[in-house]
Amino acid sequence: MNDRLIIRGFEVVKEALEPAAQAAMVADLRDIARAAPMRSPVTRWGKPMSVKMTSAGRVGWISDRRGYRYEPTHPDGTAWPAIPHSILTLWRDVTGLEREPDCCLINYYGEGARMGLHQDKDEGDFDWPVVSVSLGDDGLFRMGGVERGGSTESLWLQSGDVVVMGGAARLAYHGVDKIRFRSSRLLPDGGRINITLRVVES
Ligand SMILES: O=C(O)CCC(=O)C(=O)O
Ligand SMILES: [Fe+2]
Repeated sequence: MNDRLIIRGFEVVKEALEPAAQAAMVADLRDIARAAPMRSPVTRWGKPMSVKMTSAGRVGWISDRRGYRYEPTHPDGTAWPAIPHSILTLWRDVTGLEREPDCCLINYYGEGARMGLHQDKDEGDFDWPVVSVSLGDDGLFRMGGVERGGSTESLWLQSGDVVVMGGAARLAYHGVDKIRFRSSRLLPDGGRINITLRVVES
């Protein structure tokens, strides 16, 4: 694993995945999206999100008019696919933890998609880190502190980069301002995939 860069408590591992490992992970993610199709969620206020999402694992993250939460099934009623070994191995390599994540949330950013500043706080125990993996196009990742409205710092994440949000950064605000559409050739139709691995229940 490459050196870790620490920015405001966020641990950034540049080029954690080499190109062949990125391609293998994308193939695994395509299998997941076939079994549990990507959807464009709405917020509880009914505003459509610009990313498309699906999940793997024991539970998946859902947003709809009832709010944000984890659910044991896809909105179509089927169980979420298992988290692939390629992804569990990366989790273990990066965190050194025996405990496996319960959820692998998969976000797809097409041209113009973004994700507003938010905290990941729908999980039951914030002692476990969240691990985020970037695949495909570059994404401008914004990192803040635990208070809304504080100062932030941004970094372009590239395909194969991993970010660990643990410790003080576990509840820090973060978001993706924009992507550089077609900056990578990993996905034939362009776009960026981000996966986040979360322990949901302690
Ligand atoms: O796309 C990213 O890099 C971050 C995604 C994220 O923050 C989330 O899914 O909660
Ligand atoms: Fe997040």
